[in-house]
Amino acid sequence: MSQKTPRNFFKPLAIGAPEPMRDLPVKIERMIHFVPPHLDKVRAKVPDMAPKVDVILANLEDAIPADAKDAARAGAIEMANMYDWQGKGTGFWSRVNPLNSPWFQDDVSELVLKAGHQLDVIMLPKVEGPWDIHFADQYVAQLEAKAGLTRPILFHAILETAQGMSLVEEIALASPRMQGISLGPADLAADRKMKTTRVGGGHPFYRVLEDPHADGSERASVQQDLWHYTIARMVDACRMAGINAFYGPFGDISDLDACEQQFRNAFLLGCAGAWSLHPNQIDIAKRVFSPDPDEVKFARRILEAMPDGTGVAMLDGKMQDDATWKQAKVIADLADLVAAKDPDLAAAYNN
Ligand SMILES: C[C@H](C(=O)SCCNC(=O)CCNC(=O)[C@H](O)C(C)(C)COP(=O)(O)OP(=O)(O)OC[C@H]1O[C@@H](n2cnc3c(N)ncnc32)[C@H](O)[C@@H]1OP(=O)(O)O)[C@@H](O)C(=O)O
Ligand SMILES: [Mg+2]
Repeated sequence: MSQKTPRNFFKPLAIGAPEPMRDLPVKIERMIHFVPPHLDKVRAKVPDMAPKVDVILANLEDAIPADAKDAARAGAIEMANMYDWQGKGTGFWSRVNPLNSPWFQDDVSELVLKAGHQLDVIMLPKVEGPWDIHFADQYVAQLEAKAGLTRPILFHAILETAQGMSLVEEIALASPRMQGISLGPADLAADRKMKTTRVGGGHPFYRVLEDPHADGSERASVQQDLWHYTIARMVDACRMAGINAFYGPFGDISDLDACEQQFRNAFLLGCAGAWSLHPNQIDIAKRVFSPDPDEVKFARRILEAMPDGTGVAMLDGKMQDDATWKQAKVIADLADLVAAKDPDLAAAYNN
């Protein structure tokens, strides 16, 4: 497989384009909140919502009707100017239409040329392989040069095709712009020919049955996680590339408990955040993707017990060593980031 040399990997792909980042900005992105930019009533909520979430995403793709794509794009550009995104620290992202769609070129060119100074991340849907990232990378570099941007716009890929799944490691490594990858459970289920119409979560048919009983009594069965392999492989690909993995949408808006469980599974498997499709999912993501106060306190005890991160210690009957020190560091560092943005959790972590 042809690879760029390490030195060329970080070269701008257009004369005048900003230098690609060698280190990603360290941010909390517990929820990526989707906004339909063409709906005036929802778009008007952005200035009020922005301080309460980690990321606002102007969605131009699925869920935006074909005859509203131009209005959504114009709404996204309006959203870029509705809040001081770079100054106040809430991420401003946009999900553009697929690279083979009639809307991709206008989405990307108008966003970069008219909103590039405020835009942090372009979310690329239905990514099939590293070639999609390479194409978008150079195209955006040309536009950044034309717009005179001084900070590169990052990419976030959605893992939602079978081919993309089989190449997820190469996608994660395809550009210095890569900031993260989200699972897209609906498109991926369709492409895999999974027999479910649900958007994330479990399915009552996906179970394991215990062995038959001698007395013929009913055999217990337990529902299993449809997404375990997919999320775990996505996490490995992302962490190998030094980027973050995210759980995507949970479509059953009315089932808050199942949404929380799906988010919690993703958090425990290493995901940094999830999409919130509706206001009632924002606090769930905030609660789940912020480390638990008791876990934070225990993690800080591990770090205190082994100041240089080596050796062995016993805490509450549990063996701690170099490896658990690293696990504790993940939780403690995340807690520091969350505490800087969330005074309630800062108090919970320090009382
Ligand atoms: C499948 C994967 C995807 O593509 S997921 C991403 C695409 N889908 C979306 O972006 C959906 C975004 N959400 C919505 O459009 C709406 O939430 C809804 C249509 C699901 C429900 O809207 P509605 O019926 O209006 O809900 P409520 O009446 O309960 O609304 C109460 C209140 O909240 C306001 N509202 C609704 N949604 C939002 C929002 N996203 N942000 C801010 N405010 C919102 C609504 O206007 C009401 O306000 P009011 O009280 O002032 O009237 C795919 O990629 C894959 O998996 O492959
Ligand atoms: Mg999708």
